[in-house]
Amino acid sequence: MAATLLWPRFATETLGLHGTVLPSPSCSSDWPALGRVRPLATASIGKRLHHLVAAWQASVGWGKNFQVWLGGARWVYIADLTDGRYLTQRLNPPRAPKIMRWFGELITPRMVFLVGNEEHVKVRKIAHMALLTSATADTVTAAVGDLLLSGTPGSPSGSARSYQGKVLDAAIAAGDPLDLDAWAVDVTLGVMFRVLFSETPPREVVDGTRHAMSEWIDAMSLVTGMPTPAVMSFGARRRIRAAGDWLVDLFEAAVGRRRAAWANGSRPVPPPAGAPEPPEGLDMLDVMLRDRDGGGIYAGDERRLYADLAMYLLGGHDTTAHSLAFAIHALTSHPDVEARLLAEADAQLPPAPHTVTPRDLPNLPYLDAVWKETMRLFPIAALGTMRQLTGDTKLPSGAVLPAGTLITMPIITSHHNPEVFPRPAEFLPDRWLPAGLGDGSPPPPRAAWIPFQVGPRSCSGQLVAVTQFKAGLVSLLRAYRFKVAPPLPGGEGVWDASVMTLRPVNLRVIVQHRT
Ligand code: HEM
Repeated sequence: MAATLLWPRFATETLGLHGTVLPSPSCSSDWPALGRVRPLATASIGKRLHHLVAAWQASVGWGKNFQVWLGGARWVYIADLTDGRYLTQRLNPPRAPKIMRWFGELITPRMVFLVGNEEHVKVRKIAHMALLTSATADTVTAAVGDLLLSGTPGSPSGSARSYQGKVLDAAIAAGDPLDLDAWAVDVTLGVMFRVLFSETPPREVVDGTRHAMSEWIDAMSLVTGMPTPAVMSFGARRRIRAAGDWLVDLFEAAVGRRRAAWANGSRPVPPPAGAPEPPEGLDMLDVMLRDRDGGGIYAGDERRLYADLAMYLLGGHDTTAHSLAFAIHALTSHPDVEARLLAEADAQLPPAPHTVTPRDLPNLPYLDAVWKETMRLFPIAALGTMRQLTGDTKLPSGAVLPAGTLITMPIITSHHNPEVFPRPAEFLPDRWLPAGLGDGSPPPPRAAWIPFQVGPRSCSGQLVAVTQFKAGLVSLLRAYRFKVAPPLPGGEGVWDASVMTLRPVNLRVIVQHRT
């Protein structure tokens, strides 16, 4: 133990305490655990951890697993795709409880992200009834149409302008720069309220939710942004708890409205849990309450239900918002790509304004290439999540890792591997077309594109995310032109990462009507 804490490399390499020795990124100090403190602290404070991990990867070789010593623990970064698949799909170790436990601070640790595999399967099955059906995709595209197109001249729904639409209209009328990412977050929160609760939230509810969510993310970043589990300050903990209480009140009120709607017949009561046919068209509240009323996993544990609702709301809104903002940013400097997207949309879709439907999407292959390239270049969950081995493990590559080893499978190092994706720093949607980049190279292997990770703990919201992104991007581009405005003083660049998500910062755009 003392050897591990004081000189972990000695403990691993000489005493052989930690299984196979993997290459370590170069380090200026003989005491690797200490030698990494400065670059890590700098990267964490500057929210550039993803860059540091990518630099480590480049120094040991792309596609090679490596290890880093931090705070007396060995962190293993898995870049070998076969090892990664084995770990995520077959072994499926749970998320590292100490590192990820800050998720549980919001409402309760008994939540989808943190529970063991047996419970996890049950929770996920319930959620997928609301997230993975064709009715869900319809809900998402209808919500996108309502939020972005309603109230515009010729709009198909003809209903009132959403407040997200009004914010956009006001920025256009005044010629003021719009904080694109913040606005996109409001849009995706609107979509997620429809997916989870079938409700359109008033502005103050979206503002409050956004605030509660960012309190949570920011406070988590303070600790898990550092790669060692540090101590969360009392103040940070209090802020998270207050945010959790706010969300619990919000969810309680939604449950009350749902029960009233069932009672007065304005919304059909879902068939009881265990009905032979899996129900279609139920939202998240329906499926969770149905499980609880049927004595399932949520029975008698209100906070667990609320914690999972918070997880879906968190996972479902800022991720997709950032991907939309990154895509629009990339298109502003790639007018050829934008023109091709618009030409495809005009050829395949009814004239704008048109509410995109899930049936439209397979006819838009170039949009699909833009989606894949955006997610490749800007992998929103850049570092993935941390897992911890529960037993001694032999990987397909032959490395043996003992129980307790912390594992990360960084998405960014797979997506930026120049041996798999030539010119990795460039935004090149064409690489995903059958002819690849046109230089005779085939399109990249799908196995290297892992924005949602794979396996039983991969992202539950993939259908919601891709539908939201595609419907949102094509609707926005057909209606508006975007031009990047100068950043506010002191802000530069568009890459930044809180611990969980890569996001564009200080991205301000001037928006104009396209026609
Ligand atoms: C561009 C959008 C998104 C990206 C890049 C993304 C990425 C990810 C990644 C990498 C994971 C972790 C997988 C792992 O630990 O191996 C994850 C988990 C998760 N995501 Fe997403 N996500 C996105 C959108 C969404 C949406 C729209 C929802 C909800 C509707 C969602 C809900 C979740 C949930 C609940 C989990 C935990 C899954 C589990 O433990 O079973 N995500 N996501």
